Amino acid sequence: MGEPILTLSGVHTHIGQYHILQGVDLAVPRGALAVLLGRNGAGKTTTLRTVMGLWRASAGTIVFDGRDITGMATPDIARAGIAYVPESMAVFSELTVRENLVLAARNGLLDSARVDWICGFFPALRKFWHSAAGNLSGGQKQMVAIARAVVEPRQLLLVDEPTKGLAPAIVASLMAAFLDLKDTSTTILLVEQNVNFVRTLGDSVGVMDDGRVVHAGAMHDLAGDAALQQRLLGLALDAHQ
Ligand SMILES: Nc1ncnc2c1ncn2[C@@H]1O[C@H](COP(=O)(O)OP(=O)(O)OP(=O)(O)O)[C@@H](O)[C@H]1O
Repeated sequence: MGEPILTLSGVHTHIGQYHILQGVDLAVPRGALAVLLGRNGAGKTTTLRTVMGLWRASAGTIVFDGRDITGMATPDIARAGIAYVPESMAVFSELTVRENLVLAARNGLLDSARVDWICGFFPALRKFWHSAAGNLSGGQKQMVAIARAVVEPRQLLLVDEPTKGLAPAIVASLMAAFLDLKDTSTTILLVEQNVNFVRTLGDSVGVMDDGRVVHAGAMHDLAGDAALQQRLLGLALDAHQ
């Protein structure tokens, strides 16, 4: 795997009086699809939000593309080349798909070649281009949210549980889209609960527990080791097939 595009070293995050991240070490290889797994409450979302500057790291360093971004303001982190798709599928329901993308575009101008590229892996967006985003299915809204994040070129895309609540067929098309995105040399860090889905998709994996990364390595090593899965995740990947 390539050298890391993103490295977290000993990152601690406090939310109010709570000490949530307790020394997160994580390296995301450039050009990879990296997956962050872990039980509910392990700290996965907090990790993404800390990278994005939405929570301030209280200790440790975050280096992106050779640059220390620890403590930088969120808009500066976005400008440095990181996009974030939160779990909540942030779309404007009353606006059309096109208008949702226009709002996310620099200067409000859509680049037609970029739109063609996005619709290449999310054909549904073309179909509903002039429909209100609120009328789309959950999976299609998720596609709008991801499209908003990549409407401007970004080197790294952080995506929080994109498959939550989606039907298997929609999950499959989302996954295919992530592979297409990866082929365009966008690095992706994906928080996911659906281990069965990511076992064939992920290149690298980090497993979090209690605010730390307790395992990091190649996805195929974890996917091929039932005892390790059981120990780290408390369940077997095969049980989810
Ligand atoms: N705003 C907040 N105030 C207080 N505690 C919080 C806040 N946000 C998150 N936490 C706590 O931080 C811990 C980690 O939460 P986080 O959302 O990062 O976990 P997660 O691994 O993403 O979980 P899930 O898979 O359930 O989304 C949890 O114990 C959670 O209750």
